[in-house]
Amino acid sequence: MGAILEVRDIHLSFKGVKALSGVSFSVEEGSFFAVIGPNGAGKTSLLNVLSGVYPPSRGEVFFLGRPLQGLPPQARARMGLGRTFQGLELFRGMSVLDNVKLGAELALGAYPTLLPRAPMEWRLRAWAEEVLDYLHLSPYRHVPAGMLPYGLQKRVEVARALAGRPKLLLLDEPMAGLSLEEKQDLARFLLDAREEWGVTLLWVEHDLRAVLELSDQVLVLSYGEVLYLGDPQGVQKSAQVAEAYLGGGT
Ligand SMILES: Nc1ncnc2c1ncn2[C@@H]1O[C@H](COP(=O)(O)OP(=O)(O)OP(=O)(O)O)[C@@H](O)[C@H]1O
Repeated sequence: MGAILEVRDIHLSFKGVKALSGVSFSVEEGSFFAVIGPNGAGKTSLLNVLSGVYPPSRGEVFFLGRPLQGLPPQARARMGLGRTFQGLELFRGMSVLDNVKLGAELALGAYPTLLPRAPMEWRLRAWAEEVLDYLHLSPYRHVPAGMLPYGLQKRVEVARALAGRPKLLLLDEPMAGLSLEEKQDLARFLLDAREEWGVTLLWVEHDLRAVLELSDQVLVLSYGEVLYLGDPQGVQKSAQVAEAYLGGGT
């Protein structure tokens, strides 16, 4: 399989602060790709560049072989580039089902546009229900998302992103604040989604143990630069990573 994402020499600065500096890597289709690094290393900035929130000052990103330059987040989502956020971005007063259905609407590009409204609604709902069922969220479908415990809200956020039928899903610290059991559940759901729907996963995660266990490839950022790019085993062996990342107390 080829690369689904190619990132070439990305630079990004905020008023003189270099958030990203010469970052290049590619993500193989079907892989589980992790981005790690100490606080302020540029991980979220990288996700923001990939999803179209920030234009890079230099460099290029190719998704499915197509350049993404100038495309807003919504257009990227329609192409199959999905995302979850570090803080929860759910509509708290909306039911779990409606939140997930909203995610499914993002995939509308994949539906025939001439389809009358009612069958389209039905299809969207059926797909949202399927995703909820898949992530074991069906019992909560009518509960306002904001009323759920934090761990379940995180899962709803992943469900909403998956409902958009992403080919590549960017996840920003999906395990933050979860218990060990919730982390294990989420890991299983993510691996299943990859298997079942062919979703490639790129995640920013602080839980190093989970990263090393689950990921195929790891990119380590430090001060906006690539410190390491390779397999998870190499992360533990790299003295540079140990100093910058593990020694950094994160
Ligand atoms: N919108 C912004 N305005 C100004 N500076 C920013 C902005 N976003 C990020 N930065 C700066 O860019 C650098 C990288 O930040 P970023 O949030 O990408 O790091 P991170 O690796 O995601 O950190 P964390 O693990 O704490 O989430 C930091 O120095 C940060 O202060």
